[in-house]
Amino acid sequence: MSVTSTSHSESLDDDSLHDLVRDALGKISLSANELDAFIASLSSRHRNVVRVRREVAPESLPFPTTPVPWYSLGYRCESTESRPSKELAYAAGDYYVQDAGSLLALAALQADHPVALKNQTVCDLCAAPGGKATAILESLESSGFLLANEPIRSRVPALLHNLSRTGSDRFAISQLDPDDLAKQLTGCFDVVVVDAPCSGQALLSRKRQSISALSGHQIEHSASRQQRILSAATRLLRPCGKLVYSTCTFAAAENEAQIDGLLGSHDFTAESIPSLQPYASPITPGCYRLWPHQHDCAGSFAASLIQGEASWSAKTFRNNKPFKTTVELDQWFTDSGQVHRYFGSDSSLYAIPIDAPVWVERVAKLGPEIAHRTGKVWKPAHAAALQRGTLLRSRQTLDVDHETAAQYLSGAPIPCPSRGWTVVQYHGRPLGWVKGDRGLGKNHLPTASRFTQLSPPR
Ligand SMILES: C[S@@+](CC[C@H](N)C(=O)[O-])C[C@H]1O[C@@H](n2cnc3c(N)ncnc32)[C@H](O)[C@@H]1O
Repeated sequence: MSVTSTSHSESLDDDSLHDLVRDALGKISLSANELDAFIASLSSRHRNVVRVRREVAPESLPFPTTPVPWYSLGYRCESTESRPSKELAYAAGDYYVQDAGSLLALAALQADHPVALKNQTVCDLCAAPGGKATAILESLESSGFLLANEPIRSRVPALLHNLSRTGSDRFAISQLDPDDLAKQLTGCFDVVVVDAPCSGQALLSRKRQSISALSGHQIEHSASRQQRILSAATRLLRPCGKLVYSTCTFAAAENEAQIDGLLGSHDFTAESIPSLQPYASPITPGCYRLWPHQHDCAGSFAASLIQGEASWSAKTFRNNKPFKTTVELDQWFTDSGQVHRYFGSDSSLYAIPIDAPVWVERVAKLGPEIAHRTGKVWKPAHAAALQRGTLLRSRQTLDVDHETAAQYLSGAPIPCPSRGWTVVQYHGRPLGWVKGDRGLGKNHLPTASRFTQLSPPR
């Protein structure tokens, strides 16, 4: 078997590949048979997995599934023919499609547990495109707050899009280097998640990574970046707070060695998670691994650490001067006063709950968009239509059937009896805005949110 680079046409013979993989794994040693199975699995694809919202019953999914053993909100499509991202249920936000491996970090965070993140202030330090952050937001429900940080600017739009799809308003996005963020918000978080940039060896199976992911140089480069990010993460955490670290790579230097480093240099204890014992790392207690040849996923690593008494004092902040907006929100929403704080730019207005942490406006670049300006005219934002379970209520809603929902999601106008801005809903799930006039609703769905080839109803 040979693994071929996606960027060059380089390929390795079996012996060289075995040596490369053995070196990449470092302290993790696999038997000869297991190494063969592992290498073979690096070029196989795995079945799609969906992570459902807590209120969505798996029986209601439009394709047959089986539960993912390590995360109670994860379901694997039984058939490789299922196309979960072509379903109306997906467009309506019932689930998120991700690799089963990425659910390991969420399991370490216990984000599927109804109260694990209640009232918690969480920082997702490496957040784009939002696979973990969306799960965290759904888990916070109507309490707590998420700061999703992503320093690479080009990756932020996808993060905002995905966070908005949750319908939550309990988040903000910062775009800072972790060290700068730690200087500004020392000791402010109950939970910090570091889903670190890594050599990405698990992505080989999805052809999103080249064989250079296994090289010593790439592993060393990633490991030293991870160390810097983790050092910032420890300073963001309050005393007794929780740090969850994860990667999608197999190299021990990027995984267990990072945890050993933290345990050796800081007052941390590795959390033993009973439900994850079947996936325990063979070399470091409190660390967990999924393997592509054993667990029908691309593979991943996760660990959860609890901080002892920190040696720094948490930053304190004065209340902000309230940001006054001149946008007339009352024309679209029944509530727009008292319960929100606003921030934004010339062309976007963001609204967060009034009880959000006082520091949000100091670091936030983006958040739950409530209105945006095109030319001289302010319009209600698509993200505001998607809110659910928040205190924002649109003045008008229109319930539609499957056929009209599909027509709307394709970007076409739909029949609309009311005049003006109206939120289109399918079985209570918001899809976006139309502007009604003389019986027809002009479609205001952003191009990025359109679905042109949805599966027919079953
Ligand atoms: C593995 S991905 C995160 C995936 C994300 N947590 C999710 O679940 O969808 C790592 C992210 O870290 C970002 N990143 C790169 N360098 C970074 C740094 N120095 N500090 C923090 N994040 C960084 C990358 O741009 C990338 O979006």
